[in-house]
Parts: sequence; structure tokens; C-alpha cells
Amino acid sequence: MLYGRLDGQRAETRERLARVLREHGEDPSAVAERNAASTHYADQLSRLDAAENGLCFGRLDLADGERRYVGRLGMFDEGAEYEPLLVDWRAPAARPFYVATAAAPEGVRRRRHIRTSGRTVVGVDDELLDLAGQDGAGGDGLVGEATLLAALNADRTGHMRDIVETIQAEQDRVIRSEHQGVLVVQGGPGTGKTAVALHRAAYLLYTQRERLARRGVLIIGPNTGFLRYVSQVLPSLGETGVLLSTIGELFPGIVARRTESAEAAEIKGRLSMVEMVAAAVRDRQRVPDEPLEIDFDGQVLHLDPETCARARDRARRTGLLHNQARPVFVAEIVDALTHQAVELIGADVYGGGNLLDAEDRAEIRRELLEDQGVRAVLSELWPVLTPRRLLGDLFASADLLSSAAPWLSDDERALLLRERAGGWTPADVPLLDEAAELLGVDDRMARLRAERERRERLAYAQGVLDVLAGSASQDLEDEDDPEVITAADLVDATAFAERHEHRSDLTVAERAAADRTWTFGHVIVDEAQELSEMAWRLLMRRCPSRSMTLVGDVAQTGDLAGTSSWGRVLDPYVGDRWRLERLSVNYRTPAEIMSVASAVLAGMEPPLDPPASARSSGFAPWRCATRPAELAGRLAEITAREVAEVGAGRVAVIVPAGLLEEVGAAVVAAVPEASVGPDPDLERPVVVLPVARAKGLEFDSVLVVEPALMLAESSRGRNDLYVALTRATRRLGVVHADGLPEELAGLRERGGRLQCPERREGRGRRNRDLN
Ligand SMILES: Nc1ncnc2c1ncn2[C@@H]1O[C@H](COP(=O)(O)OP(=O)(O)OP(=O)(O)O)[C@@H](O)[C@H]1O
Repeated sequence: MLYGRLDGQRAETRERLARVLREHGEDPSAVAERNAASTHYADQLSRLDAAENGLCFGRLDLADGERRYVGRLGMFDEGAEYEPLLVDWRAPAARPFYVATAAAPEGVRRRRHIRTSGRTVVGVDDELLDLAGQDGAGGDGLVGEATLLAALNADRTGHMRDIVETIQAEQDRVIRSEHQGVLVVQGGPGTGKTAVALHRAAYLLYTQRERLARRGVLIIGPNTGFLRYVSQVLPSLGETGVLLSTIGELFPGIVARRTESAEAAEIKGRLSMVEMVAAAVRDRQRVPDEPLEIDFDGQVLHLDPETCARARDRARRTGLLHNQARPVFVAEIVDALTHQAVELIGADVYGGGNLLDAEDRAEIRRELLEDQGVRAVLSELWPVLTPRRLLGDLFASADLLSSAAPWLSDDERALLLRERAGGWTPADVPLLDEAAELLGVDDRMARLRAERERRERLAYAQGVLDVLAGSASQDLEDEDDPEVITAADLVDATAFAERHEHRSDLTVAERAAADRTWTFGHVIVDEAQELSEMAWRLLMRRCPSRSMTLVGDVAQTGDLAGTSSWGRVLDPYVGDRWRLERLSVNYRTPAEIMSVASAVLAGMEPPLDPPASARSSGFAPWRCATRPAELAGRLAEITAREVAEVGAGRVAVIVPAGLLEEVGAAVVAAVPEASVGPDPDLERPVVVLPVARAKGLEFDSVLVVEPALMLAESSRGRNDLYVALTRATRRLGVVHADGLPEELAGLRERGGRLQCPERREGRGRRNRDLN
């Protein structure tokens, strides 16, 4: 019945969309309305399409006899006073599906998980909450155990899936949190932080659609590979209007492809760069050491340092940004030159005094403003600067660098010095943004234009409202219906004009991506521990409301500029006004693997508790020692066997950065479909990737290569190793030629023939130790 209705709604929406697209009318208001309507219907259609798989996945039988179905969207029976047929998972009425327990049943007698394949029901799992005390079901933390385990044990595909059918109570608390400000979600690996962050975005879009549709939601991830990996989750929940981005993509017009050392990136992430950028701007507002000579109209004009200093002080005292203050500087200098020129050109050598009148003086001023020599001097003393020019010049000059950042050591400045050509790195982007904030643009003309357009829009909106009010009062007379509400009752002309402000076809996400100064309604940051202080500054500018959800794990910080303390990151922006939520159950990594990773975690500062695994796999992680010369070849052979073991699943070989090429080449020789590199194709059966790029990803089987080298490669090597060890959903092996870090000494030796204990022992059982 529900699918029948879904088909009906889709056909109707498609028809409406087609009708809108067929409409003619070329005047701007018709085009704007057509665009708005077609976007609305297209969004609606994609929501309906997304509900196809698993439309209805739950049923609640309540103690009072009511039966409630839970699914991907809400459906109502128009013929029966809008009786709910299906409750959207985000609606309050669906909440007991995720949080009811035997101890707190929330009026639920039975919870049913309905598993479907296409439109066919393939299984139901019931939990009787009022009987839970007797049969042991549902009383100890995990909700919908059978369905959950089926999801956790499924082969990985290279794309993250939504978890809407099996959200757990602690996750639900985060997803539906009513906290308005900064919400930090700290949780160990596999606790569902990414999943929760994405479902929270979907939840907020549902509960605050009007506001968020206007301002948009921004989701920040650590790299484009990760964003690709998670990119299907929101569309599968019917939500598409979200901007997924890395920090390196947040400066419109710049693609940050240049690479640099981790040490250089760390320096650029420090808060002291604010002072460096400000000093670099000040250094470009110059006063010459000697008087300058300018040839003008057969005369030589002199510009002395005092005049320049006075002009600079006056321009600076305006408090305007560099480019906006420039006209003040220019006016001062040109006035001084005009005065000199008038004195020279108009001097009455016989009678004394000056032969030039006010009009002549104005003419000379105009000529000076257009004179090439004068312009060159002004550009030297107070140039128009773009962020790219400012930082391009700065990083290409040892002198400019040492003047702008004298507190850096010579070695540190040497790390920043580079060729001008070659583009930008991700760590440059927050600096470019900082520079843009200090430079500003001389936008007087643009503002005049915008004001004119605003007035036109307002007049148009008032016209529309007058027409609507007229026709509504007509209706009123015809039908004598006091309930009629006119458009003007609901919105005034200014609000109406704002709605029509953007007449282009661009979506909110596209407009936001193209506008550096766009401020978002909500910002979600995944792997938030990796962001530098400068990146936080940029993000806070994009979210003045501080409506943010930050998810991460300070034990997994790999970036040298990242953090080990949420308080330290947030203090400058919100003081202690942020809320911390913790996630404690690991849904990815089986208990056997987590106990290996926990030994690595134990050596970290500050000490953190490892999350409890939701299940055990029955597969013991192993190690395999080999000689250095045989490492790559041995790995290739083991990888090929793992591929056969995981069947349709995915295998990852995670290596220290220095071994990527060698190991990658050997693995590709053995498994030609393998994808190798920092940004591999995750849909391939095997990927070989450096440890720094493994963050946030997961695979059925993981081979960790040379853990001792991972520890040594970076000052955050322990965190990197912890990340590598916690990427597997089923199987973990460690292959090494170097010595093994002592934390991993307890691993069993891999046997000569690969055993398949999972099959012997049964796959993916619930971890009975949980809680
Ligand atoms: N409630 C759930 N139901 C089904 N699967 C879940 C649930 N919670 C998490 N998972 C699965 O567990 C895996 C790990 O989740 P996720 O990647 O969101 O964890 P994470 O905390 O971000 O991990 P990391 O910090 O290691 O990146 C994913 O496959 C996710 O789909």
C-alpha cells in the first residue's frame, strides 16, 4: 500500500515538474518563479526516489493498541483526516523506535525491524519490550540486534551506507540534540561519528528546513577521497542541498593541489599567522627612504617621505581595510602633487601669485590621477592587493617573510619560502581567507549597483503583493469567507523581495560554494581533531551563529596542526559554552582487533578509554615477519589471498608514506585491479594507501605494513598507527620487516596456510562482554 502511494506521489510530482518546465514567460519574475518551483519539485522528487529502498523499516506496537510504522518519509491518508500511514524517522513519533528499552519502554510493547530487498519483505525481527526481562532481549544497550548485526557484517562497498534503520540510543541523542550552539561529539574509532554527523544534518534539514534551505549546511571532511566515500549517505536519506567540502576548497577560485611538508603546513596552521598576514599587509603600505621624483608635464615633482608618511597615517586612521583605505591615501598624495604642480606651472614670474584658477587646478589633479608615472608610484607605495598577490609575494621573498614574521626561526621561515608559481596548498587557504578579511575590496561601485537592484526588487515585490491583496479581497467579496489570508498578511514586501533576491538557477550549496563570505545555517565538521587553529578561524567566520556539530576523536589526530583538546580549540570562540557528547560503542572493529588497538591507545596522552566493540568476529588478528628485501613481494602474495577471503568485500593495504610506491607496485603486479595512491578508488577490491589517508575509511580486511615505521614517520605516529589498526570490519594482519612495536608483540604468528576461522566459528557474533 505504501509503495503504491509512493508511486502515485512520484507520478504526480513528475507531472508538476514537467508542467513547470513547459511554462513560457521570459520576464524576470516569471523566470524566478519557474526556477523556484522547478527546484522545489525536483527536490521533492529526489526525496521520493531516495525512499525506494527500505521505505518502511520499522513498526511500533504501543501498549494502548496503536500501531505505528516508521520509514524514510512521512505519509498521510488524505481521505481519513490525514491519519499517519508512515512516520518519518526524524519525527518525534518515531523516536521510541530508536530509544525504547525494556527498562524505559516509552509506551512500546513490541518493536519490529522490517528487512526488505527491493519491495519484498525478507525478514522481521521483533523485540518484545514488556517481555524483555524474561528472554533477555533488548535490555542491555543494543537496539534491534539481529538487524544491526546484519548491517555490521555486510560486505563493504567503497561507499558509506546510511544507518537509519538501526540508529542506537546514544547516537539518537546526538542526532536529535536540541543544543543550539557548538555540540562536540567525541568517540573512539567506529562509534558512528561520521554516520551520526550525516544523520544529524538530515535531521536538522527536516526540523528547520525553511531556515537551513536559505543558509545551507556545510559539512567539512579531511580530504576529497573521504568526502566521496560519504557522499551517498545524505542523498540516500533524500537530502541533497548540502555542501560537502574540505578546508582546502573553501576559497572560491582556488583548487589547493600544491603539496608541502607536514612541518610547513603546521606552521601555517598556527594562530600567530594572523599577525604575520596583518604585518604583511602593513609592510605593503610603504614610505620611501628618499624623496621620489616624478616627471609631469615638463616639470619634475618631488614626493618626500614626510608627505607619504602623513598620507599613510591618515589612510590608516580611517580604520578601513587596505584596499578600501587606498582612495584616502591616493587623494592625499595627489593633493600634494597638485599643489606642487600648480605652483610650478602657474607661477606668475613677473607679477608674483598664480595664474591658474580653480578649474585649471581640478584639471591638473585629474591629469595627475591618470598619469602613468604617478600611478606607478602609488602602486609602489600602497598597491591594490588581492589575497593571492599578497601571499604569493610574501612566500616568494625571504625579506618580506622575515619582516612579517620575525618571531619564526630561520629554519621555520625557510620552510615557508617557495617559488611563486605552483599554486596553493590546503594550509594556504585559511591564510588567503585571513588576507581577504584584511584587504577587503574597494566595492563602492558594486554597492551602489546592489542598492539600486534592491530598490527595484522591493518595488516589484510591493507590486506583486498589491495585486495579490487585490485579488484576495475580490475572493473575499465573492465567497464571503473571513478565513481568507492574503499574502500580505504572511509576508511583507521586504521579506518577499529577499525571497526573490537570487534569480539564478544556482542551488544554495552552489551559491555558497562560490561566495567566500557566505555564512551557513549549520556547520558540521568531521574528523574535527585535524583542523588547525587557522582553519577554525575561517570556519567560525562562516558560521557566526555558532550552530555547529563537531565530531572527532582526539586520539586519532594525525595532522601536526591538529588538536588533542577540544577546550583549547573552542575556547577563543565560545568559551566554555559548548556541549560534549560521547559515543562509547564501536560498531566497526570487532573485539579481537580492538584489543590490539587498545594497547596502542594505552600509550597516549591524555589517556582515553577504548570504545567497547559491538561484536566479535571470531577471527584473531595476526602478524607476519619477513626480510626487508621480501616485504613487497610477500605483501603482494598475502593481499591476493585476502582478496579471495573477503569475496565481494574490500581489502586495504595501509602503509607508511615512504613505502607507498614500492608496495603499491608489487600489489598491482599481483592484483591488477588494485588502486594505489593517496586518493585511491575505494570501489576497487584492493587499495594501497598511505596511513594519513586512511582516516575515516573502513574495509573488510586490512593489512598494516611496517607499524614501527609508522610510529617513527611522524610525531603523531602513534595516532596514525591507531587509525590504521581500527579500519577493519572483519580481518586484520600486520606485515613487517622491521621490528614490531612492543604493543603489538602479543599478535599471533600467521600460519603458513591462511586459515579461515570465521567460517569455522561463525561470523560476526554479538559481543556478549558489551556493558
Ligand atoms: N547504528 C548503527 N547501525 C549500523 N551501522 C552502524 C551504526 N553505527 C555505526 N555503524 C557503522 O559503523 C561503521 C563506523 O561508523 P563511522 O565511520 O561513522 O564511525 P566513526 O566514529 O566516524 O569512525 P572513525 O573515527 O574511525 O572514522 C560504519 O560502517 C557505520 O555504518
